[in-house]
Amino acid sequence: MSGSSAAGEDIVQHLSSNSNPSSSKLAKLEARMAGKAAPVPSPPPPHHLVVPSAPATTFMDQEELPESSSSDDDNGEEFLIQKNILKRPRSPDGDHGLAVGNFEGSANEAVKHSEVMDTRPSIDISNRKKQGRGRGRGGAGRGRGSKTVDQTRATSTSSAVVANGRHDILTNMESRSSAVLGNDDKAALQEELSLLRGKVAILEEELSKSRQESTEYRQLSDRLAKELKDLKEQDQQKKSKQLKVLSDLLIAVSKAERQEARIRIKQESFRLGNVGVMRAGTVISETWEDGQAIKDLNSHLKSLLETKETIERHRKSLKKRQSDKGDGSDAETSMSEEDVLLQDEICKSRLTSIKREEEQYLRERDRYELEKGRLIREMKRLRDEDGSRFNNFQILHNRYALLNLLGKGGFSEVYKAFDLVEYKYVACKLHGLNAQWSEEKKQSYIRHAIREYNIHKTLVHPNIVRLWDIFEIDHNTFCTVLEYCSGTTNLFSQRPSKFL
Ligand SMILES: Nc1ncnc2c1ncn2[C@@H]1O[C@H](COP(=O)(O)OP(=O)(O)OP(=O)(O)O)[C@@H](O)[C@H]1O
Repeated sequence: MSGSSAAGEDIVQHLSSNSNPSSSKLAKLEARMAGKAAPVPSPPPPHHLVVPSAPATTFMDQEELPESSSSDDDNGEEFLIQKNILKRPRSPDGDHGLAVGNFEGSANEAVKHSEVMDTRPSIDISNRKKQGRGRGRGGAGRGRGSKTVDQTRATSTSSAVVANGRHDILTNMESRSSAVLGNDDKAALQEELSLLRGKVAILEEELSKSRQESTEYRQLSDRLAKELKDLKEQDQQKKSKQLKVLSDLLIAVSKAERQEARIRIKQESFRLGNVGVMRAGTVISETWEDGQAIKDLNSHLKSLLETKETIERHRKSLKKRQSDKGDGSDAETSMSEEDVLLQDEICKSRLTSIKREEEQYLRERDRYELEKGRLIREMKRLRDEDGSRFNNFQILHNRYALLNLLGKGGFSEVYKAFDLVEYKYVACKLHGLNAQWSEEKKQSYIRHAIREYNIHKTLVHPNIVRLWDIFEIDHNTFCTVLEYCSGTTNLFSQRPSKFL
């Protein structure tokens, strides 16, 4: 306590000795406050009058008093009460209260707590003014944020007063004394302060709203992210389901096609012919046996040929009879010339019709031969398909669903396939290297295939199949993916195949 009162005296001395313009005002105000304490309107004694009962309180109020005290002399007390009422609603700040409380305790124990609270704006203002002076005019040209920061700084300055003791208090008081400004400035600052408080309250409200909104948005975004993830998973599941359904369908269709192809082969074999096994001693060989339709056709042709020969023979005999009649050797049995001519005409016309019929049969036989050739190729295809290691509807490269065999080349098998990414039919050419080949031969084959691939992929022409892709299947097999040419699998398709 003694330390605190000493501090109060120091403050007073300091204020008394302060030579800046505000100190004269301060003295004036002190005088006025002294008058308030003792209603006798005698001029207040200079320095020592500050010492009595409530100098600190007076001093605190002095800061908040209007600068032109001469006009307020009459109602100074009323003004002070008003000030207290105005400032009381402010929310108490522990740091401020503590800082000022220490000071006031040292100056006057009788100062009430409410008055201590009243002093806070003064500290705020003095700090603000001090800071304002340091950087130019306080609120002018600075944003809300900086004002709020100013307030914070003021608070921290007050805290520093407590922390650093007497010297800090003096410094603070010094700054406050130098911060005594005119009425207008003070009123403006008050106004600004209340404005800022209002703004701070609004900002705090907005901030809490924003925080709440941000929490809501974060929750919403989390929920949306989860929903998105679920949707993606669902989408993925749906896609894999779709692919499964699609490949199942494709497989079912391919199986049906395979079955249909075999049934048709049987029917056509009966009509056009089949491969039979011939055994000659120990040697077993395959021979072609014509089908019923070709057999019938051949027998028709044979009978036509026989008929033709008969007619030809008859014509010859007619001509012979005619020549015999001219010799007179067999006059009674000989036919009249007219009859011979008539018979010859009949033979000629029959021969012409037989020739026409024969030509028709021959054309039909050519057609049968063509069908027979296709049948033989289809039979070979089915046999190759049955013997292929890729005939079990594999999915290559996670993309190409192998279906039915289209054909077999020198070193390759070509499968019809469905591209599960591009959703289109393609032809997968599976190049198989002979396992018996030397490594050198294999490398040579691969080199040639890659060269072919590099040339082929650059070719774009309506009459050239496009080459889409190439990938390795295993050490001895790789695949090139080609544009699919339809019509190659349908054995009896009306459309001519470019491969036939
Ligand atoms: N793009 C395609 N679309 C439909 N079918 C095809 C396609 N490519 C090939 N084929 C079928 O595969 C069969 C064999 O193919 P290709 O003629 O290319 O083999 P190759 O050239 O003899 O083989 P290799 O290159 O191994 O010597 C053809 O006869 C044809 O039926």
